[in-house]
Amino acid sequence: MPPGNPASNPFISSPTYLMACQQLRNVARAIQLDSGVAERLMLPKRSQIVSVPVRMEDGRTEVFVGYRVQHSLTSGPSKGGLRYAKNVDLGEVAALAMWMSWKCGIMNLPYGGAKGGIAVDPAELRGGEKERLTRRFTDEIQNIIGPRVDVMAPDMGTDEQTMAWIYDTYSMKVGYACPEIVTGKPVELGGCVGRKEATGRGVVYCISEAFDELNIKSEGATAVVQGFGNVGSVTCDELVKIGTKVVAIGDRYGSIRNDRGINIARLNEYVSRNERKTIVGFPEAEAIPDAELLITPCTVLVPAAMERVITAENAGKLKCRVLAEGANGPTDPEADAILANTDVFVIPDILCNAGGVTVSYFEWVQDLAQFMWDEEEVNAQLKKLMLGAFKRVRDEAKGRKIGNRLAALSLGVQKVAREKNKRGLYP
Ligand SMILES: NC(=O)C1=CN([C@@H]2O[C@H](COP(=O)(O)OP(=O)(O)OC[C@H]3O[C@@H](n4cnc5c(N)ncnc54)[C@H](OP(=O)(O)O)[C@@H]3O)[C@@H](O)[C@H]2O)C=CC1
Ligand SMILES: O=C(O)CCC(=O)C(=O)O
Repeated sequence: MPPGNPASNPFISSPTYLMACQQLRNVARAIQLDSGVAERLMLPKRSQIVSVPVRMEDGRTEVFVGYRVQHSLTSGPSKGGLRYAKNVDLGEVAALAMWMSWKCGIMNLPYGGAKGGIAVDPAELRGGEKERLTRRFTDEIQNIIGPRVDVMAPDMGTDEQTMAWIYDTYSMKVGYACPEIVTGKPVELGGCVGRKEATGRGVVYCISEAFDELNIKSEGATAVVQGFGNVGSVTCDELVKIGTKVVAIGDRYGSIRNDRGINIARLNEYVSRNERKTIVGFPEAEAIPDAELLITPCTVLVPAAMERVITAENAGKLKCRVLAEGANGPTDPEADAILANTDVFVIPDILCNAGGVTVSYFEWVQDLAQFMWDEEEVNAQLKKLMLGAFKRVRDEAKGRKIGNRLAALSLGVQKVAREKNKRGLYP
């Protein structure tokens, strides 16, 4: 149970928040974390809920609910994405913010964790509605963001264009161009080359490391990917580059399979041309039921869509050798316990998908210094940091004879706790 009186904890109705708290409790026990520090880390530092009125294309005003949660400000400004999804709520955003803290901790980035969300289905927005929603949300949370306070980035349902609107809205308020207010912007506006691809690229660096350790050849290996948005589609592109066949993919409209390997270049073209931007109906693959996707036999399974899709119900049925978590929180603690008794090699989310925030950090540094790097340098630094983090997690796991998830969480939580202790408790 999270600390405090359940009746007064506004996050507690979210199963995703409860999952993040349960993970933290497990780690706290394993590393004998001071209980006062553990309690503090279970509750975010600051949360803001805002109403976001938007003039819709038909002339009505619709009011959306938006959230920004800053889990920790101990290690620097808080950092994390902004999500547009129909059912997003305060607790889910708080969990995602907590995971950002551990992720930045593992990567040694000078940030605390944050996340934002607006409860809206972006696919239902028309004309200028998404832009007006984004600009009004930026206005509403303006008092708690800033280049040295809290820096947003894309997550589910948002992209480079969304970040450009935030940049523009914030810059108009402060009266000068302030690219360092967001990362994941278009390159023309001070974005970093390679940021769009960074998360998927990082996922595949981790997969390659796991394959090396397990003596698996990437040529001849097969992959199943859930999600064909930013993370899923780039992961597919990068898997093809290392010779791995993607045999099944799913998005929210359905799932497809082709055991000879899905042609990703042609699938990208198909998706960009259809109105719903879906993989469904791709002529070179057969449709399969969604429930079959995650249990399709493969060398590596990459959930790259949403939380809590691997549960006690399906964990024992996975037929992969490596589980590479592109999404945040795809595996719940009950599933984790089941996987611990199998030979599935788990690359946990806070390590596996850390490439995005890592290149966001490069972008922020470049914007602050007003000095841009080239793509070669960005990719070389990304690879160096990802492989370094992968090795730290594996050394911790082997040294303590624990799973990769507990090892990764231990490193992330310990880094934040150490810094908290050093700064001391203000009376
Ligand atoms: N973007 C980034 O840099 C980072 C993202 N992440 C995490 O990666 C995950 C994906 O994010 P991102 O790729 O940016 O998001 P996108 O919005 O670009 O893509 C999300 C994908 O998930 C699919 N999806 C949505 N709902 C379902 C569902 N019910 N079943 C199956 N698929 C579904 C979407 O399908 P459709 O298009 O049909 O809606 C889409 O293909 C999230 O967990 C995010 O937090 C983690 C680190 C960094
Ligand atoms: O790039 C960033 O700042 C954060 C990306 C993100 O939201 C995540 O890693 O979950």
